[in-house]
Amino acid sequence: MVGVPSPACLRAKKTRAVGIPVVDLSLDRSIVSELIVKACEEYGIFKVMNHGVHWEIISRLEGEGVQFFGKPAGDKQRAGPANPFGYGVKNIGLNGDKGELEYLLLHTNPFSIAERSESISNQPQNFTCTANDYIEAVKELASEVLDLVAEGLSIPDKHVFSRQIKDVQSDSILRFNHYPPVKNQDPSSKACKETQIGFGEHSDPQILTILRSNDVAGLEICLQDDGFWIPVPPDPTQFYVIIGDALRVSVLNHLLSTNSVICPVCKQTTQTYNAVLEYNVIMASTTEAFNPNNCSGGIGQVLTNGRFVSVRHRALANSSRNSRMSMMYFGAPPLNAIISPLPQFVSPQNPRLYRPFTWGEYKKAAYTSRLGDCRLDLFKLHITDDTLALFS
Ligand SMILES: O=C(O)CCC(=O)C(=O)O
Ligand SMILES: [Fe+2]
Repeated sequence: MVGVPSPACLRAKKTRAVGIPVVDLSLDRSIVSELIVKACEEYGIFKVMNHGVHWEIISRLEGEGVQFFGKPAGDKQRAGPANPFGYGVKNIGLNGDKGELEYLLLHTNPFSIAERSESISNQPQNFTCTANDYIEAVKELASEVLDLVAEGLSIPDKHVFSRQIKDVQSDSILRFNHYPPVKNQDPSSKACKETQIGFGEHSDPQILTILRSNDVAGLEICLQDDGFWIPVPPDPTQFYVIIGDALRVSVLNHLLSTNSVICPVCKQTTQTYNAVLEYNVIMASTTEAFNPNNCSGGIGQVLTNGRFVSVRHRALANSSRNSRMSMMYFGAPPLNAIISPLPQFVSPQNPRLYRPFTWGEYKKAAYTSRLGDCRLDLFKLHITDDTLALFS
């Protein structure tokens, strides 16, 4: 398994300003599902407004986080070390990743929350209740987004993704990250900004992440290989949705193997669009078959940039005077769930790109690799020229 320093962690990239898509969930459902699919293709992250999660639920959990991180170090250590659950400082995982943060990682199972709450709070029942309310609310939001993804992709079983995170055995996680102001940081020093990392570059392994932070900046995304980091402006009243690797794999294969799809831009059912669907680029780089003239309305743009991205992101060390705190719900399937295209979508023309794997296997790969490593590569199937010739 991967044991060397991850090149991704060492890469220095420039920053540029780009608007992250915003999706208003109160709009007409068919519009929302289309916007979400487009955002998943082009960014792998989007902000949701009118999300339906009550402010009280958010602010109560934020209050619990502030209270916990405000405790003396010795008291916080009672909830640690993170193995992987519990309280951790600076060390992220067990493979040498470090960042300028402290964190609290919890399994979302209510029994697990109740047990952990004893070492987290002086009023464990309050903590348990607050965390459970928040988890239920963001799980609902995540499920709604996943149903909209399925609808936007014209997948007949619209609960195919949300069912996974609603399962009682779901392996979903709640994480608090606290980035205290980093003192000896000279904000005018470029080198300093590039090396002082709060949470290193990575993609989230789960299905999707619902992220909320206070109003202190720090989160950045990196789109494709253009070498630029894009700041994600904090917005305490809204949530960011981040696409995870597990969804990328499922959708990649769904799309590759559907025989005809409605082009999201021109609304025509088209084989051509399907044949190349830019998602291919992720693994196979086969765009030749696409003819943009067959499709009006800007599909070329979609094809150039569009893919279902499990976006790479990071958090910079906090150069502000105030602390940054983020809360992430990582929606995951049960450990024994198989991450793979549905069998009816696989054919000789559309072979599997990865061997099927369980969420448990993938999680193990994540825990035994560096934060920035591309763990999906470990599951890639190597399709030889001979195999392809059989189908040509
Ligand atoms: O704290 C943040 O803003 C991002 C952290 C993150 O990406 C993660 O915990 O996976
Ligand atoms: Fe993340």
